[in-house]
Amino acid sequence: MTPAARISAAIEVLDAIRAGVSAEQALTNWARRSRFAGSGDRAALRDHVFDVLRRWRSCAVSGGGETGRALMLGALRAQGIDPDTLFTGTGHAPAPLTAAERDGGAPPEGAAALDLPDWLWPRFQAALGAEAEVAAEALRHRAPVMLRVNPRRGTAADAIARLAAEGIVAEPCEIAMNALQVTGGERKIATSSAYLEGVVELQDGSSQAAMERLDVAPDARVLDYCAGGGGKTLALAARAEARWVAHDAAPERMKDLPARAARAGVAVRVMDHAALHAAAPFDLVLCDVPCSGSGTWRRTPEAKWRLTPERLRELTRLQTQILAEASRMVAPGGVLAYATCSVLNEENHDVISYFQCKHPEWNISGQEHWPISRQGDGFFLVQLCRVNG
Ligand SMILES: C[S@@+](CC[C@H](N)C(=O)[O-])C[C@H]1O[C@@H](n2cnc3c(N)ncnc32)[C@H](O)[C@@H]1O
Repeated sequence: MTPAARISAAIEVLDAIRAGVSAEQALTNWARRSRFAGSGDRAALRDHVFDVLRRWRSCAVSGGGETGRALMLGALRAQGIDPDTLFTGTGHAPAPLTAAERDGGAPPEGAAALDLPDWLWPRFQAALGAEAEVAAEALRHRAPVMLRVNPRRGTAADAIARLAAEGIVAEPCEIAMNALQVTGGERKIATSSAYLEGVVELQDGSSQAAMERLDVAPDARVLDYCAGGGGKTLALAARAEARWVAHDAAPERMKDLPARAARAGVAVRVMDHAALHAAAPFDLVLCDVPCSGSGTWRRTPEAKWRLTPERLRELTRLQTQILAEASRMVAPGGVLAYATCSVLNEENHDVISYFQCKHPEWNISGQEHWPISRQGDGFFLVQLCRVNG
């Protein structure tokens, strides 16, 4: 496909997204009816679509509208590309610009230029102060591809060499002990032997760093209460010997965990609610709670535009409830860890303050947040201990 034909395809997919189809589904639908497209075309299309999703608002202002066509016009203008060079109408290129399109559009300002909904910008400022603009800007760009080396399967040097042999370029990063940043061959990771044999896992740098902060004593009983796919359990289990238990209110989310754990060389027991209560208490209970994901929106940009104040309130209610439930399963002298991949106070400090207000027997023993950076997403971690054990 020519560069212009890829722009036509992006316009089609963006129109489907506007009509309510999810980005992943819209891309899959397009690929099914476009068998002529090669993997390079599909990758380029995906990049166009996700670049616009991250910058939807500013693209709409620059492009003069919210149709797929206007959004792509805006995206090209933002990159300093003259749309007339691609909107030629020849072959599979988009139709030439109308006079109105050529004269339309304006430079985005304020929250539009930062690609945040108006209601969220003050919340970013409240949470991040002088760093708010940097964070919003970071969310307008692609996320780094980060790997975690599994020390049970080899050293970082081994992993880098194995990845290189399969055309994947990776280098160590200071954000976490076992973190690698991939700078080439990203699309080969999922089929590489290093990944399939558990030498590396895909995991953001900040999540890795946060898991390094949690002390796990030998033979400790550790519960990952919101385990999902089990990424956090596996990160902890890679560096410590303990008794690992994973739970999630949606057990289907953990369906790949036994296979992933086996691949990583660790044993994790998956438990439902009844089994958990019988097995409690635990020395460490981690609550990696459901959240807005505001620290990760460069990976999931649709979520940035979907979040509403009502949904944020629902999430904070759920976070508060999970923290209270989980606290009842912590052994005397144990640690309750609360984590989100959000940068918003409402989901971080406010949830902890409310919890402490209702449960004054819990003290903060450690607290850290990671900004949205070149090596990691926004992440927040608090550790709580009971007063007097
Ligand atoms: C942020 S995700 C967890 C991601 C996971 N820890 C990882 O590293 O891949 C939050 C998880 O919390 C689960 N969840 C939601 N409500 C819950 C509840 N009341 N109790 C336990 N888990 C819950 C969701 O199903 C979801 O899988």
